[in-house]
Amino acid sequence: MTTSHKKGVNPLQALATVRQSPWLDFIRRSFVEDGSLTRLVEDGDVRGVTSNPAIFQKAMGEGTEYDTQIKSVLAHDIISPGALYEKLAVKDIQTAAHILAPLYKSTKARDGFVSLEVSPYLARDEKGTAHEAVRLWNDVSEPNLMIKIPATPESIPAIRQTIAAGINVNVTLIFALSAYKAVVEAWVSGLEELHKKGGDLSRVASVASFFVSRIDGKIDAEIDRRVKAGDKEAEALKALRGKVAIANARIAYVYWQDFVKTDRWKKLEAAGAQPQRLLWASTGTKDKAYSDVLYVDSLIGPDTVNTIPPATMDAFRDHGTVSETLTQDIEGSRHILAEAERLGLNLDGVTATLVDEGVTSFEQAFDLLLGSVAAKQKTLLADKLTDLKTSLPAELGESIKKGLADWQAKGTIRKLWAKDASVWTSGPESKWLKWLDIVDNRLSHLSELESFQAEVKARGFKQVLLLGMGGSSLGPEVLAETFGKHEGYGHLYVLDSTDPQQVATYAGKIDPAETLFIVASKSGSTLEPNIMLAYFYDLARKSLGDKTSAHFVAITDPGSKLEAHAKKAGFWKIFAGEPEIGGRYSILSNFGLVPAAASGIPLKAFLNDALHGVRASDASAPPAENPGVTLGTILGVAATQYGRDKLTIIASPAIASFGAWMEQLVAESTGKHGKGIIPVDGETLAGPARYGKDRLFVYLRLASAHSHEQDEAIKTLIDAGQPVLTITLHNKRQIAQEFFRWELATAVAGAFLGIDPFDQPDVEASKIETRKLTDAYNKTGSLPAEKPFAEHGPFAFFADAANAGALKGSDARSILKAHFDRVKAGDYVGLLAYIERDAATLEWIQHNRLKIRDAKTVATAAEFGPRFLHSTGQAYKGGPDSGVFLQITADDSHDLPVPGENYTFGVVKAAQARGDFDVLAERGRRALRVHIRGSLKDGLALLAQELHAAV
Ligand SMILES: O=C(CO)[C@@H](O)[C@H](O)[C@H](O)[C@H](O)COP(=O)(O)O
Ligand SMILES: O=C[C@H](O)COP(=O)(O)O
Repeated sequence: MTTSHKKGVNPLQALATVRQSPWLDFIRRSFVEDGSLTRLVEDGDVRGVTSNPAIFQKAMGEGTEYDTQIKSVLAHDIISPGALYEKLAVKDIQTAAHILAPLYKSTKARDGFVSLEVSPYLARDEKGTAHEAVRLWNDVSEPNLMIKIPATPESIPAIRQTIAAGINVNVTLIFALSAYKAVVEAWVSGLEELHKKGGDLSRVASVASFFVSRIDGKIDAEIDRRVKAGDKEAEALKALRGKVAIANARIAYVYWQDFVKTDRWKKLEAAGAQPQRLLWASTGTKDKAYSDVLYVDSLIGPDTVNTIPPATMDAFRDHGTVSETLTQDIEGSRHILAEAERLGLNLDGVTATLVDEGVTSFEQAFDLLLGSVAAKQKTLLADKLTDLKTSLPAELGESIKKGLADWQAKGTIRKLWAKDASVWTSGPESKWLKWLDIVDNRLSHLSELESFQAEVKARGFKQVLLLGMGGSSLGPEVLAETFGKHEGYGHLYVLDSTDPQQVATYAGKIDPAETLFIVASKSGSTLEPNIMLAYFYDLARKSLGDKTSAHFVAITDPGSKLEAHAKKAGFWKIFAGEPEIGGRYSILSNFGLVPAAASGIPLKAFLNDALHGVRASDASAPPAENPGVTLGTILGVAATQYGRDKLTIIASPAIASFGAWMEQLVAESTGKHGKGIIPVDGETLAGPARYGKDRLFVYLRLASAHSHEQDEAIKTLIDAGQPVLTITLHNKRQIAQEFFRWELATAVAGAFLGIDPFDQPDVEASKIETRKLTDAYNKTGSLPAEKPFAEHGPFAFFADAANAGALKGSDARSILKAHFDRVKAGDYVGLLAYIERDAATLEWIQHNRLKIRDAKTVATAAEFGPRFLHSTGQAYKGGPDSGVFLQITADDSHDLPVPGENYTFGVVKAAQARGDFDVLAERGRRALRVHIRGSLKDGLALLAQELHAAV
């Protein structure tokens, strides 16, 4: 590193005699902390410091110099890579500012500055730049700071505003005289505005960083190319080699000299303003054929700065020549520029390209820098973060890398966080992105949720029963099943069914007099929660009388029917949902947090875990280091480019319920317009022979309670070349991180699929069909008649004409066989059972799906209605036409009335099954319904037998 070692006045120090200030184009932690910078400043070699993203990238991108600070930040803050970088940079800048402060004072705010650049990502964003300049100025809070702003056309107004705000500005990336003139105008008009406001002009310093060597780099290359090609002007061209950049800079200086003579400037000067000095940047020699001090020696002149990289500084100190070169032979410089023009070297084009390249190269340096910070952060956070390991076939791995590189090059993750709908279809997506901010939002309102939690505890409820569907129930179900019961709080039950047996079972699990009921519905108009509310309110009233409402809490979006009802009925509490968050993205909003509070989950710890997920996937985390973007890219690329669209979810037993939540998120978000990813949850693992080429496996492994059997089975799949993603959670609470990772990943996958991941166009279709049927029931007292196309034993088979036509058979087995013979490679089979979901039926459906998988080597889904209608049902109807469905309905052994309605729970469920089937059929899906008459147990046993024989 550069040091001052010569006795007497060295060339750097001698620059003072020509009123040029040498600044150092370099910074890093060890250099500002070990006394190196202090010595250079005290010796008079260095009178200022500049930094840029490339410089910080070199400083922070390797080694351990910053580790102590990083560790101490991470011990207290949950922070994004971008914010962490900024803390590190700000500390270096402040340390340098302190070292330079005496010089700043002694030169009366003329020298002794240190520059910090606004994010290069904002180079084309006027408002963002102006805002960031003020933010950095306040963060660093040192008078001898200069904020660096690039001279792009978009940033010029921001430069004016920043100067007008009284902030020192280093305008960077200036290559052309025309751009420099615009910079001077922005600076002067900024000062004039400040003056008008009565601001102190004397304190506002500015430099205009004119880049030098890069111009020769480009022009010389063009000269060499033409000479090599035998250009007839070869000699004239060669004469310009290594000359154009210096000539360009000298002419800029002439413009400055003229400007400071104008009345406009004189007025400001009289009011105390200091001139904006030209600063020569990019002054390291790149072409070894030239002197290593070419761009210092040749640009020495009064009232200028040269920011010099360390090696060039050492060289200049050693053998630089101090003489006023800047003002020499101006005519010669004009001639060089005229020659360049005559020879068609297109200086204007070159300088315009250099601005774009300059912005891009700082962006790339920043990408690298943030990538290194993110990687370091991940290493130091260790077990505090969940971890993704991939085992992918080489070709898929390469395509994923390309996908990530594309997101990086286009800055798509920043657009996503900026809620820019062009990431998807430029449709209404921007209105559905509040889940990005909800964790911060909820943390800032934590006291409201914590006092609710304390009140729930104080009231001593023995049970909590949540009534809701899909996005309003699947997340709470994960919380209930993952975290279990907490001391001092009631057991959390989640009911999401219209099956009368299932409703009765849940009614039997609770004592209404000791239960807190949570009715969760974003829209507040969903059929199921409304009739469940009617039922349980009626039930509770029997023991609670006029105190019933005090046991009811609603979570619903403001202005919903449910809100009005809850207000009218005097519910204990009403918690608001966030209208700009769709149901399946709502787990980290009140829809998850209210049941979490009611069941005693420590809220701050849970939200802090989620915040780790949010920060790790922040806009500042480059795609390859960004957990959400990485996962989403894998999902998107595997599905769209490799047909691996069956996302097969394996989870450690203790966190197994996560799959059902994720299933809704992925299926409902991506499955539409004939495209999509089909999640496959809960399929017990088998050997590689059971899987086709349409699978992508994701293994959610809870390190503290993993299953050796699952580990082994996964290893076998990896060895067989199946793509496997292993996500390690170090403790259960980290599902909060995974909630966010999967939300972001799904949104990212949606971008790859080219769909809007926030709508659900086909869910409504079956709701409409269901409504028609329940309305008909209300009018006539029965559902419209329907006729099976075949009846065999306890089974009645129903289908639309097209499906029925394809399913001829003389008995149940042959009908089922005809149906499943339609399954081909790459398809999936869905068993859709509208029966009570209990241990026995879960076992039944699981057993049978595995039989089908093993017989047909296809993915399978095992679903219960109407629950899946609010989840995977969207993809089954709207996604790829690769599903083969067997809908199972049955006579209800008992039915339950719905208070206030003519219809019963059984009628609703039957209408839902029929509505769903009608839409599947209308979409041309391969679907068959089997209705079991009489004993469900016997019917299921027989159906299993026939199914096994049929497949
Ligand atoms: O502060 C500035 C300019 O204001 C400098 O740090 C400037 O960014 C650097 O001199 C240049 O980026 C270096 O360019 P180069 O030598 O890589 O072409
Ligand atoms: O996923 C959402 C379900 O369709 C339920 O909707 P909801 O919360 O408006 O009742």
